Amino acid sequence: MSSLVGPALRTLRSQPRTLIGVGLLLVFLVMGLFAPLLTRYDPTALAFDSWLRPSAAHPLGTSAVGQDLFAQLLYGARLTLLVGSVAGVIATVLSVALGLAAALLGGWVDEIINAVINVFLVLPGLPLVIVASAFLRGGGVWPVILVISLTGWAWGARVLRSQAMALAQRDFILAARASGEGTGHIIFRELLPNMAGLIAANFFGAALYAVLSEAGLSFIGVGDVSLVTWGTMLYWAQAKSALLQGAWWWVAAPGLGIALLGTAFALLNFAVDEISNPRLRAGLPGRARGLTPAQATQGAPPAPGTVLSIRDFEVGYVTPRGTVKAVRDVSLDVQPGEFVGIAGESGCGKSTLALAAARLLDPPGRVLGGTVQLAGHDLLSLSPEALRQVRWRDYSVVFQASMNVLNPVLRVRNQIYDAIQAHGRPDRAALDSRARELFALVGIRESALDAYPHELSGGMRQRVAIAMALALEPRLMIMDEPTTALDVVVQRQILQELSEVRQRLGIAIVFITHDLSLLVEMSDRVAIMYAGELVELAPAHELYAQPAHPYTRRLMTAFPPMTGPRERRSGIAGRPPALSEETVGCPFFERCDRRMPGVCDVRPLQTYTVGEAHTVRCFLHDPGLDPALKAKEVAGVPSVPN
Ligand SMILES: Nc1ncnc2c1ncn2[C@@H]1O[C@H](COP(=O)(O)OP(=O)(O)OP(=O)(O)O)[C@@H](O)[C@H]1O
Repeated sequence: MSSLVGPALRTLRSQPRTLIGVGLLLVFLVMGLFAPLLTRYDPTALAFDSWLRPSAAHPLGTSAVGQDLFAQLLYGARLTLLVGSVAGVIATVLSVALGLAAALLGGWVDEIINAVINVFLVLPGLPLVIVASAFLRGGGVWPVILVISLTGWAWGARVLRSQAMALAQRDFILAARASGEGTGHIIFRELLPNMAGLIAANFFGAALYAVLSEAGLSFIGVGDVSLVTWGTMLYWAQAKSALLQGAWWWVAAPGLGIALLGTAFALLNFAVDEISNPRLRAGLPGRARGLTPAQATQGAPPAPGTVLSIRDFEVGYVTPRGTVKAVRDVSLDVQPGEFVGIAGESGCGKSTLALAAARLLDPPGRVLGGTVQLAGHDLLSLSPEALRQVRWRDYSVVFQASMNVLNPVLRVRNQIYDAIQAHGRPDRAALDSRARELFALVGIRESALDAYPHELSGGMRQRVAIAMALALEPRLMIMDEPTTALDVVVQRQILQELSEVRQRLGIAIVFITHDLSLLVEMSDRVAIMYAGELVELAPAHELYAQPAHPYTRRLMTAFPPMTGPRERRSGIAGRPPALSEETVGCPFFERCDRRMPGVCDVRPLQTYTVGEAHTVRCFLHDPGLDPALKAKEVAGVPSVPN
C-alpha cells in the first residue's frame, strides 16, 4: 500500500485535473458537513416570503413556499453525497465479492453469478429503479440508496469478475496456491492489491450512477420528495415552474452541483487509474523508476555505429515480499549485423533483460537503473508514441510464444500486410510482393499466405511471427527462445534460415536460450548470465576454447554439443542464490570449484578483461591477486578440467 502513496502524491501534484477533482469534492464535502455553520436557516422551514430574488440575506433567493434555496443547496449536498458514497460502497462491495467468488470458486458458482449479472445487465435500468422505488416510496433516503445500489452493481461485477478471473490464472497466483497459501492470503495479499485501481474506479462509477439516479428519480417525483437533495430541489423547481417565474437560479444551482460532482468523480476516477496502473504512471520510465535525469543518462557513450548499447542496467520485480533483482549491473553493446547469444540457467534473468531492454516488461517488473540506447534513441525515455515509431522499424522482438500472437480469425496474409504497413502504406502489389519475399526468407511456401493460423503447424506459425518481425528490416531483432517450443529438426531449420537472413539483411540479433552449445555454433559473441549478472562475454569460438568463468565451464559440460560423438554430461550441483537478496561478492561462490574464501565472498564483484573483447566477472582473473590463492581447489565441489 505504501508503494502507492508516493505515486499518489506525485499524480496529485503533476496532474491539474486530479487537483480539480479533489478540490471540487472537498468543496462539496465542506458544504455538506458544515452546512449548519454555513447557513443559519433550516432548509425546510417556510420562514420567508416566496419567490425572493437572490440577495445578501438569501444568496439563491427563496422558493415558491418561502424556503431559503442556499440552505437547501448546502443541506442537499449532504444527502446527495451520502446517497453517492453509500450506494457506491454497497455496489462496489457486491461487485468485488461476486467477482472474487466467481473467479476463485469457478464451476457452477461462477455460472450462477454470471447468469445473475447478465440478467441485471439486460434489465433496463431506469424502469427497474422506478418500479423498485415506487414500492419503497416515502421511506426516507435509505430505501432510495438500497434500490440504487441493487440496480447499479452489475456492470462493475462483470468487469471485476473478468479481472479476478484473469488474475487468478497469472503465474504469481498459481505459484502462491502451489506453495499452499490460504484463500485469505490469495484474496487480500495477491488479488485485491492488483485490483485496487479497478475497484476504486468502480466505486467512483457507481457513486456517479447513484447521484444521477437519485436526481433522476427525484426529478420525476418517484423518490422521497420530502427530503432535501439536489434532485428534489430540481423536482420542486420544475413543479413550481421556476423557469417560467424567472427564478432560473433555482434550477441552475442544483443542476450545476450535480454536474460538478459528476465531474469530480470522473476526474478522480482517472487519477486512481493513473496511480494504480504502473503502465500509465510509467509514461516516461526515467521518471517512473525514480531516476533523476542525470542518472537516466549515466554511462559511457557507446562506440559510433553501435546498434544496441545497454549500460549499468538494473531490473527488478517489486513484490509484496521485496524486490527480486533479476538483472544486476549489466552492460552490453551490439554492433550492426552481429549475432549475440545470451545463455544461462533458468531464472538467471535472460528474459527479464530482453523484455526490459525492449520496453516490454510488465509490472511488477520495473527498470531500477541504467540506460538502453538503440540506434541513438534513449529507449527508456521515449514516450509511448515515440516508442511506437521505433518498435518494428528499428527493433523487433520474437518470443517463444510469438506464434500465438496471430489472430485466429484473420488470414495470415492480412496479418503480414498489417506488419508491413505498420509504418507506411504501400499499394497492394507492393504488399503482396513483400509478403512473398518475407515468406521466402523464412522458408514458408507462398500458399500459406492464404491460410488461417490454425491450418499451419507450430513451426510454420513461429516462422510467420519471425517474418512479421523482419517485415520492416529492423536494425535489431531480440529473440527470446524463439524456437524452444519446436522440435529439434524444425528448430535447426529455422536457425539456419535466420542466420542467412541476418547475413543478407545485416540485422543484428540478440538471441536468448538455455542451450549454450547451440549459441556457440550460431553466435559471433556469447554472453553468459548467472543470478542476474552478466558473468562472461566473449567471441563464441574463444568462449568455447577458453571459457574463463568456472560457471561457463560448468555450463559447457552440462549441454551436449550439436555435432560430434556422444558424451556423458554433468549438471551443476547446487542452486543459484535467491534474487530477492543482495549478494556480497560472487553469486556463484557456493557452487564454484575454484572459489577463494576471503576474496570471492567478500569483495565487490568486478569485471576483468582476459582477451580482446573477452571480459569476465571472476576474481581468478584479478591480476593483482596472490597466485597461491588461485591455485587451491575447493574440497567437496566437483571440479571441471580447464
Ligand atoms: N513477475 C515476477 N515476479 C517476481 N519475480 C519474477 C517475476 N518474473 C520473473 N521473476 C524472477 O526473475 C528472475 C529472472 O527470471 P527470467 O524469466 O528473466 O529468467 P530466465 O533466465 O529468462 O529464465 P528462463 O530461461 O526459465 O525463461 C527469476 O528468479 C524469476 O523468478
